[in-house]
Amino acid sequence: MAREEVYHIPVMLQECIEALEIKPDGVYVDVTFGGGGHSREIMKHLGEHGRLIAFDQDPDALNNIIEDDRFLLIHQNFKFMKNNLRLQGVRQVDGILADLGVSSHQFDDAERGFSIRFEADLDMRMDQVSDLDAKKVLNTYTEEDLHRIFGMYGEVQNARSLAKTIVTARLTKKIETVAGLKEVIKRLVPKGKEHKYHAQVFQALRIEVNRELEALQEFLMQTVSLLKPGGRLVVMSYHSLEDRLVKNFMIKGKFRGEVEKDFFGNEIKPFQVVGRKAVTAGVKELESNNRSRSAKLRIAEKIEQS
Ligand SMILES: C[S@@+](CC[C@H](N)C(=O)[O-])C[C@H]1O[C@@H](n2cnc3c(N)ncnc32)[C@H](O)[C@@H]1O
Repeated sequence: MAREEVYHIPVMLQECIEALEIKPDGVYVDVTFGGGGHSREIMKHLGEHGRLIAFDQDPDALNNIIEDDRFLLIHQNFKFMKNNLRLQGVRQVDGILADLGVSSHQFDDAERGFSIRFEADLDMRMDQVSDLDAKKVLNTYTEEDLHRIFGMYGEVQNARSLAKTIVTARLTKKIETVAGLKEVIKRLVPKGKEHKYHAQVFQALRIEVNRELEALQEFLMQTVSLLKPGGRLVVMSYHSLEDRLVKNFMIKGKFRGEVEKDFFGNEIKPFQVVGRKAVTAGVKELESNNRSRSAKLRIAEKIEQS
């Protein structure tokens, strides 16, 4: 099997491609390259003059590069998308795809510390040169910050007690490994819901370590000026916090509050939402790919005047 086939099975591949409405000569951006499953399919729809520029902040994704003159992979956080495209002489594009979160490869690589299944160092960085990892969060953040992170990013029920337990435990011993963290928090885990609880705690840490919600907001804001009128924004998210940001942004052009109106009361918004609600995976895909279960795909089209 080719490396990219085991690296990550692309979720809702056909749905994403249809949503992009690819023009053979268009310029497209895939900001979450990963194993390149979506990128490879986009390339199949491009003609001689089409272009695809992809981003990934994980150096490991560079091993999956597509050898093609029409393709470029940039090793950067997608929050720097606009400046990097400008450096490549690209000011406007026909479509942007984001498939958020981590790849199966990142989850399955025990040493990266993303998964509760393996004993490993608590790392969780997608970008391995960043100086913030999960150990640093657990051992240096204040009790208030830990409480906020577990409550907001993990929706952990007993976030306050969890934060207190961690801060108390680290006075005697640093929390450095997956097993170490599980041991410290074991009294707080609801019986019969161990997996869910651990998954929520890990999700919260991962979001904080990678500053995922900040990066998503910065990225979304850049899509407004980058997309040509009629250009498509296609975003797939895997948890409600991300999906809420994407949904609000596509409907209102902002993350909170009401849609802006002009002097005459006309709504000023950059996008027209495509489809009544988020697209989810079909029965067949749900059966064959576990990761597709929580995926929500949202599509918007850039409106002419903005
Ligand atoms: C769900 S995977 C994408 C899988 C890809 N669509 C495929 O078919 O293989 C998400 C990828 O996006 C990358 N990523 C996540 N957040 C990022 C960010 N802020 N900037 C750049 N890359 C990011 C991760 O490193 C990971 O490789």
